[in-house]
Amino acid sequence: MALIRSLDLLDAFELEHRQVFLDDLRGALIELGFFILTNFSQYGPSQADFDAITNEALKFFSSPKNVKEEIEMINSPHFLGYTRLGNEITAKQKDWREQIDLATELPAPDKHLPTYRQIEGPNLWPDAKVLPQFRHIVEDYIRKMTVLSETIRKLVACALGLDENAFEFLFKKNQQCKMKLVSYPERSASLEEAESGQGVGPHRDSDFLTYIYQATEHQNTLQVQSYKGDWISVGHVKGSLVVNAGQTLEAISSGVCKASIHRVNSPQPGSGTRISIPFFLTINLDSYKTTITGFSNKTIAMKEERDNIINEWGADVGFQFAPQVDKEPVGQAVFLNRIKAHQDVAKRWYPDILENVLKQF
Ligand SMILES: O=C(O)CCC(=O)C(=O)O
Ligand SMILES: [Fe+2]
Repeated sequence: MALIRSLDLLDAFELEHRQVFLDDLRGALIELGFFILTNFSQYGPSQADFDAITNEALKFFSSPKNVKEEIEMINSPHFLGYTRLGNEITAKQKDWREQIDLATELPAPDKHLPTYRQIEGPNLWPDAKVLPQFRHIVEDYIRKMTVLSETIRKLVACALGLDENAFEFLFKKNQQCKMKLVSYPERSASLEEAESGQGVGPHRDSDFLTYIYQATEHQNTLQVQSYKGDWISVGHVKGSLVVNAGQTLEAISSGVCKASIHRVNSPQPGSGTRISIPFFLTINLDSYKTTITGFSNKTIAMKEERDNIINEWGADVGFQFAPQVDKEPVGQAVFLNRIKAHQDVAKRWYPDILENVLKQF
């Protein structure tokens, strides 16, 4: 059974450990698309930052219903805001989680821009009288995670045998990054009808790289599917981040990196609510015809070896839109996946597009 590698970021900046770090990073990206990152506080959030954002998440989820419902995502054409339990659909089933989608604060895009640009825009912030620290702590977290993700994407380029700046043209100056605070209730002992045990169903992320902070200590909830088809539980390592590749990285690397399929099982009865905080690094949504070339021979050989294994791979994640950078801007697929996941929001703001999307799966 494949193991999830753990990478210590400090190794990347120590001469005698750097090559091993890069080899491990390449292995992790090509062989599984998932890894655990440790020792990064010098380059990103510290444990105090994680504690602060976790605390805001707990306060948000336990705040009165009306505080959450007045910022429901249905009020946002940018797919930002609160989603109540069971209101998101993955692999054709309801996800048993509630969450708030947040992003780098940006103005609403001009109406004349392509529709997919509407996934950028202003946040719906909870009432500051109820949660006075919330906005400040979220913005600070986004800032620190953005810096960390800039460091990591350069190391990813090096690991694949590219110049460290090979990906930089894909990112805008004020690049929108997204994040979520997510709460997964534990399963009740007598399984209720609404629960299928699906916290979030099997899916691939649409972005470049995702960084998940597992704020509670559940061990067997987040799972990744190996390219041989088995589900591997991602354990909880205190103070670590789980990093995974998304479909945008897969598209711009011509499949060298693959977006791994992952899911979250609802926590077992008695194990309490699971809180997680994923951060999504997206690229300029207008990126088009931007496939990267020049990977090292070692990288290509590993990709080919993996692709032979994938021939036996049989995961069913249902239909997902995948970016096709040679045919259309990357934002198009990212936008259509939002339409598919949040159909109530799509029905209000993009009814014609929703109708078309529903015909495709
Ligand atoms: O909650 C997690 O650990 C992962 C969530 C996830 O995969 C997602 O929201 O895309
Ligand atoms: Fe995901």
